[in-house]
Amino acid sequence: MNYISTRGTAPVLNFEDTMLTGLARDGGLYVPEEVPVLAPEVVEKLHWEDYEGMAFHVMKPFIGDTFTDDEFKAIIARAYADFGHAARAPVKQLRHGLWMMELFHGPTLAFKDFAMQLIGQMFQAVLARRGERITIVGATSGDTGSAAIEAFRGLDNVDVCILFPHGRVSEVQRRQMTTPSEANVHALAVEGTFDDCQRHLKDMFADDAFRDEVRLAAVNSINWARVLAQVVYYWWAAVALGDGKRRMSFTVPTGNFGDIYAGFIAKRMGLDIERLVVATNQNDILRRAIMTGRYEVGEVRPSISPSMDIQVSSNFERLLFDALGRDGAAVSGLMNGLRQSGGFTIPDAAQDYIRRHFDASSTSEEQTSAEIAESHAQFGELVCPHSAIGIEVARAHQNISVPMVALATAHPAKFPDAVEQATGIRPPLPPRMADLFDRAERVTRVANDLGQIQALIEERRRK
Ligand SMILES: Cc1ncc(COP(=O)(O)O)c(C=O)c1O
Ligand SMILES: N[C@@H](CCOP(=O)(O)O)C(=O)O
Repeated sequence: MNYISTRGTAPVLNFEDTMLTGLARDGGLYVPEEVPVLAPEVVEKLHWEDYEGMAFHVMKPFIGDTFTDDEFKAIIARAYADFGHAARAPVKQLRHGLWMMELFHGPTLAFKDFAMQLIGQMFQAVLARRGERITIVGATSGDTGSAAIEAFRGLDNVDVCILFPHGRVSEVQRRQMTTPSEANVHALAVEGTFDDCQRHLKDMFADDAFRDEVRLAAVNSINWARVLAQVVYYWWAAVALGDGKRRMSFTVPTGNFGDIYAGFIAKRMGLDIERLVVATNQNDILRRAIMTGRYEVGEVRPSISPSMDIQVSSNFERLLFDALGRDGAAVSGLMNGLRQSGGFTIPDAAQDYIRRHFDASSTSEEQTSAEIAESHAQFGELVCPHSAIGIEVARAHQNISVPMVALATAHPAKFPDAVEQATGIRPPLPPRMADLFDRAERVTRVANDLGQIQALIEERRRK
């Protein structure tokens, strides 16, 4: 399986190099040259598999000869061993026709663990084989950073530097990033927004000298391996509810568009998905882009769902590539427009392509809060604000003849203030992190300036 860049001019790579490279040298994102359709006899087998077995069958066509089957099975087993639920991603019915898939039973209590625990294991295997070391730089609005630190802490051949927007993540998220004491973990609080952090990260990849010197690696969803690992749970839900043969729809709380794009890949692999519904908070650039065709960056407005306080949504570029007939030059043109004028208009045919597969709605702060209360009152579920946005939008898009699955992307205890305000109940942290508030924090505050951030990374990483 080969991977190509969405901008069309970077080298074609195999899976292993795609994972190590992160962002393509031409600024684009890697995507598979073609998406493999899962053979009916493989789909038939999925029924009998646990989560790990399903992960093996779903991801195997994408990884080429990077790992033998036995190596890959062992990697998957290690990745999910520390999850706090035997089903890994339990699918619960909320009401007639509406289900919620809980993706927050991993070690850092958000869906990011599904991919991050896996790529942590894959990176370790590949780096050990090659005898190489890397510097991971990640941009986070809260969850990717903690998941990355958990997956890579303590490794000799990896430094992990996480940029998060100062004052714009929840206290639990911040402490998850600032309390690990391992010398290879570097939490950097940037005086800016998540979009600033993500822009600096992409600019570091565009700086070839820096990139090569520190051996820069990415664990955000710009890395294809992150998206791939997230494809698995769409199959998991579909097999749980209909043997992988029944048509269904998914509603996904969305920010950087990685999670829902993974659902789109599952669809292209043959999963019978009717609608993929983008659910956003008041930072609704994706809803506007999908409904009007105009992608226009605005001010980020802090919300009670801070992980989704995002304007520039990196994986949307992967969808645009497909929607534009896989024309890298056309994607480059739109991305240049974004850099220069903060927006672009999606050509009509591409808009039609996108609307054939995706719907989109946003919720206000008041609606999100009301849905947290309603989910508790009606279904007996305490949900985090991001998951509440998914459930609220799923209700609105439900077509009773097609099961709708809303993705619950984080544990309520990561956002206790919003949950308590809506329900009067403060969700406790699970026992394994009950002492989070007693641990000492270690964090460096840094100006919203690429040069200063790069200098800090150069200084801190172990040579
Ligand atoms: C809890 C939570 N929900 C939803 C999202 C949005 O996911 P994506 O960025 O893949 O669209 C994020 C961040 O990415 C998140 O941390
Ligand atoms: N919400 C995310 C933002 C980064 O998303 P990613 O999927 O590209 O890593 C976060 O929690 O950091």
